[in-house]
Amino acid sequence: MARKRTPTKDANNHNREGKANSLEPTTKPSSSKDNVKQQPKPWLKTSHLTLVTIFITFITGLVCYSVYPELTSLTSIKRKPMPSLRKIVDSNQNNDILQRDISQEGLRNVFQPDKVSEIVSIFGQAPNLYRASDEDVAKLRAKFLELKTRKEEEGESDNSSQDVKNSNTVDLEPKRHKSLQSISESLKSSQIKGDIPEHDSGVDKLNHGLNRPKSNSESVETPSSKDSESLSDNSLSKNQDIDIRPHTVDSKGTKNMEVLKSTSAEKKIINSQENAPQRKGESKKKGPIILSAENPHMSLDFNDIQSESATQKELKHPNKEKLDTKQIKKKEIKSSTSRKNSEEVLTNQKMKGLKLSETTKENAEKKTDEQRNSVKQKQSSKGSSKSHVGSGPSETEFTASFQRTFVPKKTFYGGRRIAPVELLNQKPSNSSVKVYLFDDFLSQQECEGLMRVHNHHIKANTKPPILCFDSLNTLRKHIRDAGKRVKVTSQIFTEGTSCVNESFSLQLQSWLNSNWSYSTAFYPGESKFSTNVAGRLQQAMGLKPENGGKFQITSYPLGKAYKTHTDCTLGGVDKRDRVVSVLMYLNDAEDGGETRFPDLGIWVKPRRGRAIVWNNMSPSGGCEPHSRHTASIVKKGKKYILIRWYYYQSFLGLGQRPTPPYLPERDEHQAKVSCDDYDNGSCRWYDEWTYEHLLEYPNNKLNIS
Ligand SMILES: O=C(O)CCC(=O)C(=O)O
Ligand SMILES: [Fe+2]
Repeated sequence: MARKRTPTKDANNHNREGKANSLEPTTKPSSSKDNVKQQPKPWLKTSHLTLVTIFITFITGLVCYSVYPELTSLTSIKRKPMPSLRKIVDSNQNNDILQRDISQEGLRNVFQPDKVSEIVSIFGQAPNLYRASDEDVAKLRAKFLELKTRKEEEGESDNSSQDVKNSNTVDLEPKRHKSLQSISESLKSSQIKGDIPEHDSGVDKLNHGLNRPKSNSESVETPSSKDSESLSDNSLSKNQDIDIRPHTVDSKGTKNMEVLKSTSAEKKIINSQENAPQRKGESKKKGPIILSAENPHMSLDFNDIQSESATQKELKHPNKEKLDTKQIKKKEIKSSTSRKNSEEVLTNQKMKGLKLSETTKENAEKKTDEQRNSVKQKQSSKGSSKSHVGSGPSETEFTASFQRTFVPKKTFYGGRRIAPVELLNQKPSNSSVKVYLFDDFLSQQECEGLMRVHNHHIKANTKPPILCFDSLNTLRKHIRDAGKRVKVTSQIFTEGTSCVNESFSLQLQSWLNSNWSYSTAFYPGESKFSTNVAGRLQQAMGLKPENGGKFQITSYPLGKAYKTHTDCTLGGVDKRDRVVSVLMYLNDAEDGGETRFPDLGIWVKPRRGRAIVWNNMSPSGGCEPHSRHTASIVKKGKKYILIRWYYYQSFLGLGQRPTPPYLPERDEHQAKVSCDDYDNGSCRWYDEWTYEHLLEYPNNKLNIS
């Protein structure tokens, strides 16, 4: 290194050494005096200089290549379509934290915990797959082959070979770690109680009917040719990221197990889009990667949010002077469009009919769908489009088309490079869901500010919340589990709602010990933060700011979770569907709290500032069942997240949902607690925000019509 920094001196040193060696090949060193006197032969000097120059060029080349591997176009290797462990980005090498985080945590994110230990047991140490050398890859491959061969020799009849330790078999399916047994069990129970049942006919049908994305849809939108900063390259070249595909190993051998190499994972990420349909009119671009040096990390002013949040009233009703409280309340009752709320709340008819056997959220969603469809039918039979508040395109006008909703790009902010990491499916499936991970997407200051604001909002809701249930059964289960022997009938619900009255809500609050997660929301344009983050997401993923909805902060106290669900509505196509979800972790949950995609075998650990982004839609524009995910139980500490959903079109143009939930009148400082399927994630407290709040927000800084 010293040589590199001071080439002149090094050259001199070389000359000196070279001369001493060539002239005096004995052990006796020549004195410096001798050296000064002795003149090097000119041919010797030239050759040494040439050598040094070659050396420096080589080193410079190496450095350049490792920093910007995409600049060097090496041998193309034909890409195989089947993805595997992960594709990962060559992120900022100078950032130790990012590197450490990616190599250690990222590994755990991608593999199930015991998969990591399996690999550790193969390598004898935690392999840094992020920067694994050819040798490491070869080692993994060789070991894998060895184990596989051994297994075959020992006879595959031994079913107990499931036990990795006993059989030394590399289990290709992700498994759960022992230490996470309790999570696993709880999740199992959530699977039974609250999850989409594995054999749920609707889901099943969709699962089986779901094929790999097809390419021929006329309605498919082609990526904009303007999208020049998107990374696109079909070639994979020598410097490697790893793509080992054990699940492609056939029963006879391992010839299908591939180790792919790439100049950078970003390329791979884009390459992975080759797995997506080749869209009509879409030309596969090849070309230079344009790195944007722009710094979107504008100064963030949390005082902005804080000062707003200091007066909850103002924050909740920014246009307060124009609306008197009663008006607002009325509107709230009629038009709250908090999606989860609306999906979880049954209508009056449902409550009265007490056809409560379908207790899953998905079923509730299906019901909501049915209602929606019947509304649609009514609308179309009348031949008119329903005019919702904020009237967007009418229901009948909407045709979902697969949109290139996100394009991962390199981003710079705060002088750092944030690179997307694609987390690959660990389970063979025909899922079209792609999950991308960004570390340090939010700064510490942002995370802390958001948590502060969130806590402040909760405290500002001085009145006890109103409790609502998706079914009478759910309410009964809660009462039973609280150890109370109280009989309740449907009469307990406030007329026309699925919520209980104020005094019983208070009673329940103490029985349930306020055992719920908390969600508060704010809307785009209401703080510098929302504008900044919307811009950052646009830059990082190409997400249109105007298509993003509210920003929802959720905190999970110890022991809380959120059941397996999809963010979109299964079984239909709706313009209000959440096309893309962006989940940002505001803190490190000390233990537990992982976001789990059961169909993909992907777990993501909460880490402060980390963001994950995934699509919920299949290429046909419908809700992709494989996008279902779970917030695992928080086993230690507390978990805070910020979530934002992106829609097909401008959020403001969507209009309110056709079937708004029926909610009782509530005070301004009164949140709603919504309990559905009985589970650890059964109840969630919502700081009530409505669609009107957004529309009435006077200075819509995003200026969306
Ligand atoms: O907390 C998580 O990990 C997931 C949350 C989530 O999926 C949601 O709020 O929709
Ligand atoms: Fe979700």
